[in-house]
Amino acid sequence: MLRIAVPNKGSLSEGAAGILREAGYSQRSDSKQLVHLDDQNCFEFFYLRPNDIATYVGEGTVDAGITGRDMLIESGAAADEVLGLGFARSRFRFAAPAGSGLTEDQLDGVRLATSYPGLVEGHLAARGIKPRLIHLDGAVEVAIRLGVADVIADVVSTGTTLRQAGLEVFGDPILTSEAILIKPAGRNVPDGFDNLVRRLNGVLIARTYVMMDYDVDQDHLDQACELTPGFEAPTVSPLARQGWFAVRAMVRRKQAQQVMDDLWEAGARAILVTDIAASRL
Ligand SMILES: Nc1ncnc2c1ncn2[C@@H]1O[C@H](COP(=O)(O)OP(=O)(O)OP(=O)(O)O)[C@@H](O)[C@H]1O
Ligand SMILES: O=P(O)(O)OC[C@H]1O[C@H](OP(=O)(O)OP(=O)(O)O)[C@H](O)[C@@H]1O
Ligand SMILES: [Mg+2]
Repeated sequence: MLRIAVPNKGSLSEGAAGILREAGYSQRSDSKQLVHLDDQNCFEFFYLRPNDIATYVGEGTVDAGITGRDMLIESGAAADEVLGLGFARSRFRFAAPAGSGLTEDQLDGVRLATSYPGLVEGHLAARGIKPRLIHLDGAVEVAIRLGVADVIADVVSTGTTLRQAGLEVFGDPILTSEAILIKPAGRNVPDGFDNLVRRLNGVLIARTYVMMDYDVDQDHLDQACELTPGFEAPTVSPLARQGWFAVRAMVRRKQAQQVMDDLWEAGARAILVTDIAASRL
């Protein structure tokens, strides 16, 4: 039985349950449920507070967990990142009132509010800077207006919250974060773990790529194949019509429309795109 920690609320929870479901694991049906047994896969899922997940994994009381990269670093837990999962993407950034003109090296002794004091302290200490950290649980953007801090360091996704608070980022991003799969550091992985990683990778591939099929004649085959190299190489099969070929390759979903335009220009026809439901590469 593999024990997996899953965030029970916040930005990570829906994405985590979604990717696990897509990977073929059953998930809880009620958001109050704290444990769910998937007896078909022999997996036990524990729905824990996002902030606590790295601690449980670091202690080895669960075999793996889903958390944010920023949260793992903040926790200081003895857990390793195994795989980026591509959701809950954010940047961790400094911000101050718009037009402040502040730079990172002016933060010595400055009142800095954040929910991630360990992450900020570590980042600035490496540069010999020591701010006066104010640890808040959330809604950090309002701390400056309420007079408890001069600058903040917080999670930024669309930037809407910052803008609405009249704040502006400054300095380079401290960290680029996303949901990640973690495991206890320095331990042999238990049976079934590699399969979990393969399944999750399969979902990520299916989300990132589409399958592209088209027909092309001999004269334009090489040029078309260059546009769709696939992973190893495209599959090229002869058509019943002399001198024509059917080509099949995986293409990045985001680039599919551009590749279709380029293929058309290169003489390909009957260009079709289909979703990949699941994969093992
Ligand atoms: N608005 C957002 N967009 C994308 N990712 C986010 C956003 N807010 C937080 N995250 C990321 O989600 C992860 C979990 O953060 P957290 O649990 O604080 O989520 P939350 O939605 O802020 O929850 P809470 O409602 O408890 O504050 C972190 O890795 C963080 O970087
Ligand atoms: O750049 P944006 O798209 O506006 O998103 C970023 C905001 O989202 C999160 O806040 P959340 O709603 O979780 O509230 P919190 O501050 O209480 O955690 C995060 O802490 C930022 O405040
Ligand atoms: Mg939050």
